[in-house]
Amino acid sequence: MKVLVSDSLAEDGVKRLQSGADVDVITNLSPEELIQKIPDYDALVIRSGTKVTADVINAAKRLKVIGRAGVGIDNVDVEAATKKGIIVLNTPGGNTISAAEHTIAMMLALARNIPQANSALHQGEWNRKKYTGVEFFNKTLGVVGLGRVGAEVATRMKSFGMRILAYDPFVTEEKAQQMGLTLANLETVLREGDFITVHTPLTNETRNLIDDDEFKIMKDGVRIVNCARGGIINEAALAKAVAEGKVAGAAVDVFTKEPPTGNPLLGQERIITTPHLGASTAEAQVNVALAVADQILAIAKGGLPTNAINMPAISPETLAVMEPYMMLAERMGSLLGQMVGSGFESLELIYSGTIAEKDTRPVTISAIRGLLGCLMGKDSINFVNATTTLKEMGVKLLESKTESINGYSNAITMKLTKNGVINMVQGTVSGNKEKRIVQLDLYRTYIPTEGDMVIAVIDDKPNIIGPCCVVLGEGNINIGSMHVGRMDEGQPQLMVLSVDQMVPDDLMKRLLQVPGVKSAKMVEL
Ligand SMILES: NC(=O)c1ccc[n+]([C@@H]2O[C@H](COP(=O)([O-])OP(=O)(O)OC[C@H]3O[C@@H](n4cnc5c(N)ncnc54)[C@H](O)[C@@H]3O)[C@@H](O)[C@H]2O)c1
Ligand SMILES: O=C(O)[C@H](O)COP(=O)(O)O
Repeated sequence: MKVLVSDSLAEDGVKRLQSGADVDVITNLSPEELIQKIPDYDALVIRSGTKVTADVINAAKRLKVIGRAGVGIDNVDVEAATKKGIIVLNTPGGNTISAAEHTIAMMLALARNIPQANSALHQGEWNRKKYTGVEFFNKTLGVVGLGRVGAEVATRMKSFGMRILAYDPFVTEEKAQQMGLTLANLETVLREGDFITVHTPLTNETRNLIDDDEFKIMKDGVRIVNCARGGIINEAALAKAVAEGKVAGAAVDVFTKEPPTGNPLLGQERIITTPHLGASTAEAQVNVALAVADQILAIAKGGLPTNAINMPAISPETLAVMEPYMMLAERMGSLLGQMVGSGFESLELIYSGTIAEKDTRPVTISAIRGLLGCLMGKDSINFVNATTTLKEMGVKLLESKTESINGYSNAITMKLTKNGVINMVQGTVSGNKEKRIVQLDLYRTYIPTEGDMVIAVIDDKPNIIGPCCVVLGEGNINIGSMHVGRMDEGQPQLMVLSVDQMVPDDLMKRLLQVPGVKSAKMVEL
């Protein structure tokens, strides 16, 4: 695997990567330079400095993974990466403590005017009155976003004797209680906070979460901290609120454009700033660098990352249990795809028996991968883009689980609807992990889950199977196994012939001309 590291990464991480990959560290690339270089690489390792735009992603030829040494992936066009089947992963947790400590450092600096006083004193000014600060004790801290960093800030700030009010629509009352924190709605947090700190990701929902209207409902003299992402608090609105004295001061580590140029937050004495230093500690940098390197090396060895953004997180334990079902589902999807062809409108998966109790997400993705891979090329559909591609094709995906088992301890049933006609396949995994396809449409059957085969529907009459075998024999095609079954006497039969090699088109045409052969398809699983 060839890896490009395009932002500064701790040496330990670079060394770890070098233990299993060919690594180039080239920082400060311009967008054009990155576009020029990216076709040569299988993996790209970044921090917040590199913008991985759709143009970069589309210029990539063999890129399999974008690894973010850190948390925020707002500098990556994840949608474009997903469409191309590129894994985007990050390393949450590695820099949480550093980000929380930096937030608290900024809050202390803000409360006690430390940067301003320091700089004045260096310039010879001894002014104790001007830099009088405020205490945390008995004040209210409003925390917006109670995830990893928000929670660490909140719990630490309790020790200063602060009352904590937190807003996070995705955190349960129970979790807040466990942390000894009070949840409130955004308006209450903004109205009652003496200090307000934001810790959400930057999303379309959180962009400008705090704007002119939100400043209006805050207390006069409130202090604001943003060590999360530039843009969660509207920069112009914050600069104005500070200039007008509504906000007593602000501490900002992150900006909408970095490095910030012409930013309204720069140049006001009561706004203290740092150049995105939240994660810049020796410890955090080693943590995130090793975490990103390990995930990339796992992918290089054919494994799965632990923190992919655009595919379901599957533990190695789950993967070991689900692997036979995933393989079965992929083959079933491929079988249906080859039998039915493109143009289907919906795919339904029904999980029955013991598999219904398990996490079936990887199985569903495998089924889609098999279905689309046989039609669009196996290389173009992978674990990352399978579901998105199906959705983009306008195919409806339905999944359900049932306890009913119909003779098997577990079963996967796939139904593909094309022009209103439902085509169905069912498979099961036995106790010794043997995978079997046991039903195709209305026929109970036995279809091997790998190899080449001819699947034909024939009349329930004598002297059809023999001539079919003669046709194959004349083409020097060896039959490895045969399964014939019918629904009822006199009803058409399903004939599955495993063959040692692909049957050429001319021979398939001759098979279709055998009297009594209603359909015949060459399938490769
Ligand atoms: N300055 C730095 O160097 C630095 C370092 C680490 C993290 N960060 C940033 O800090 C932020 C938090 O990181 P984290 O690791 O705690 O992430 P996280 O995913 O653990 O936490 C984010 C929290 O925000 C909540 N949230 C999402 N949308 C929300 C909304 N509309 N309103 C309120 N809450 C909402 C989520 O429920 C979640 O609990 C991110 O933006 C991250 O990029 C910055
Ligand atoms: O999202 C993050 O992890 C932080 O903002 C740190 O960013 P950095 O790796 O560029 O310092």
